[in-house]
Amino acid sequence: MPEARRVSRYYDVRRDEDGHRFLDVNVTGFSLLHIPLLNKSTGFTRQERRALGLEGLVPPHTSTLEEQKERTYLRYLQQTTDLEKHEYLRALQDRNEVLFYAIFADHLEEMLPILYTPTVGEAVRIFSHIYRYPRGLSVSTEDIDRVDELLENVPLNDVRMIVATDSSAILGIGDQGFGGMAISIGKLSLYTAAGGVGPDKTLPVELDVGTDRQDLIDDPLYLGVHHRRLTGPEYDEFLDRFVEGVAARYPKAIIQWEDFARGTAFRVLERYRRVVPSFNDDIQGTGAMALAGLIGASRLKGESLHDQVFVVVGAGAGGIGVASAIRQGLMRDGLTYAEANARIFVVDRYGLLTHGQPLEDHQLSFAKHPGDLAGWEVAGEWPTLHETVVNARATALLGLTGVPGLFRQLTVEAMLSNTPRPIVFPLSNPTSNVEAQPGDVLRWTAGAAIIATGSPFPDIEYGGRMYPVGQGNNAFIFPGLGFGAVISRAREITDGMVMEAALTLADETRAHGDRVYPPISCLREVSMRVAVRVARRAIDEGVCAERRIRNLTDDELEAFVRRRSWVPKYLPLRKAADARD
Ligand SMILES: O=C([O-])CC(=O)C(=O)O
Ligand SMILES: [Mg+2]
Repeated sequence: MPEARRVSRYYDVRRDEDGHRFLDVNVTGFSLLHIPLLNKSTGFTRQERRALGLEGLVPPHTSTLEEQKERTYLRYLQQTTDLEKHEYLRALQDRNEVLFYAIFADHLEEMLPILYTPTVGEAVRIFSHIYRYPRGLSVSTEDIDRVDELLENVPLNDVRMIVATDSSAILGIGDQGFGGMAISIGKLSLYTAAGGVGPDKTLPVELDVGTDRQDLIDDPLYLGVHHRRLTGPEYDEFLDRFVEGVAARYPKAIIQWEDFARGTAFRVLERYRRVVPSFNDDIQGTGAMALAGLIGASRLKGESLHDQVFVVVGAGAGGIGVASAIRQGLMRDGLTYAEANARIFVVDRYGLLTHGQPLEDHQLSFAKHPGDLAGWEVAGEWPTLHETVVNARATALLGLTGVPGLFRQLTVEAMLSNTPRPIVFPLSNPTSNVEAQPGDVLRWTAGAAIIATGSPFPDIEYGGRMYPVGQGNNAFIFPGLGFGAVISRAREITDGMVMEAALTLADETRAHGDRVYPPISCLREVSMRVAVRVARRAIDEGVCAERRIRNLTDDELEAFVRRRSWVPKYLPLRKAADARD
């Protein structure tokens, strides 16, 4: 029998004499029914029930996975609010992961807004009040000194993908303290549903360094540590300990840094991206997603990326990530660094980023010099958003501010003097934080605008025509980027790999006519293609540690990726020699 792959404290994945996989489990009876990665509930066969001590503990009828899906989905439909649906699905995930992913796969488009943005935003806000089951790893200021022991308590032995947040800037809704755990869980469920990373290879992490939200600290039901956030060297020390712990216990793991505030997001990424393979989803994932959409939108206009003039509003992780991705995209088109910069205008709280303002390091390369603005008509000290759009002759406007309603009619209308088809992407999440309602943007521009949002919006009817609103969410990037990195065991996630993800998404969009992003129903297929091309890029750039794929042809690589992608189906369970109840 081939060597077992010991993926969990509770089971090995083995192959039988015919080469079929089964799970060799060392836990039986009632305990087994409470391990969501193993529990089939009513789906255990007669033989399994007998061999594993489950008889009498589950109802007599053995359900097929199809029957279980039907029962569970009907009950799901009876939940009345989106939050109830979210809680229902999360509870299912914590009971029976195969069934959860089987249902999620069947209803991906319907359930994405429930498990992910926007509903996950609600779940984050009230996480301490709806908490039920343990999932993932909580590391706090109380126990960071013993992070190695904490990691040993995680029953998984071969974690490959980690999403870690310090919850300082969740979506567009700011500091959420311990509640950010819901984001790490939600993102990883997409890694499995869209990216094909097995659920037993994923670990959501909440880095609880405190919260600056007094209302949370004062709430006796709040589940995080009740003190203000660590800052400065203490914060860095906390993250160092965490990264060292992960590298020791899970040397093959990739870390996705998620929803770090602007003051730390860039520093954390640069500090660790060469220590452990890691990327920041809000900087790089959002950047790649936006670049792909802008390439698609330019094509719909019959133009190129370098024909556009970009105004990016918001200079945090998302805004600077998007501006950086646009600059890389323009340089790839042949523009020099200076030529690319001259087409990008980043606006933040003081107005257009300009030298003389209090600027953060990551903003500096986008700040304009007063000389750059010769001939501009500006009323105050620094150009406002509206003045920037008018004077720069913007053709593309992107929002990453978290400020609802920030794009005003006057400003969007003004873009029509610069281009017949303005590109308007109000990208902030969740839905309640969007910079403009897509229907308004379409009306203000008499149907001419090319629109995409971060959270899902229904198609809009305007002038007797239906307009799809593209969902420009980093969900089109991170599952494939991460899976490609996992497959190639990338030593580092390079800028080239992130760019490849963006270009793949742009290529995949081309098949969808007048859309700037593919429909969500294509998410899994798009993610597979992103993964294949990211893995290829890792090989080409010499960061691929997975020897088995280095010499594969493109077709062979694609077949390898598809074979390795996890699908929700029950594997037979057998009792291991050392099993205990
Ligand atoms: O989670 C999402 O929908 C996209 C994202 O990373 C964010 O908005 O922070
Ligand atoms: Mg995020």
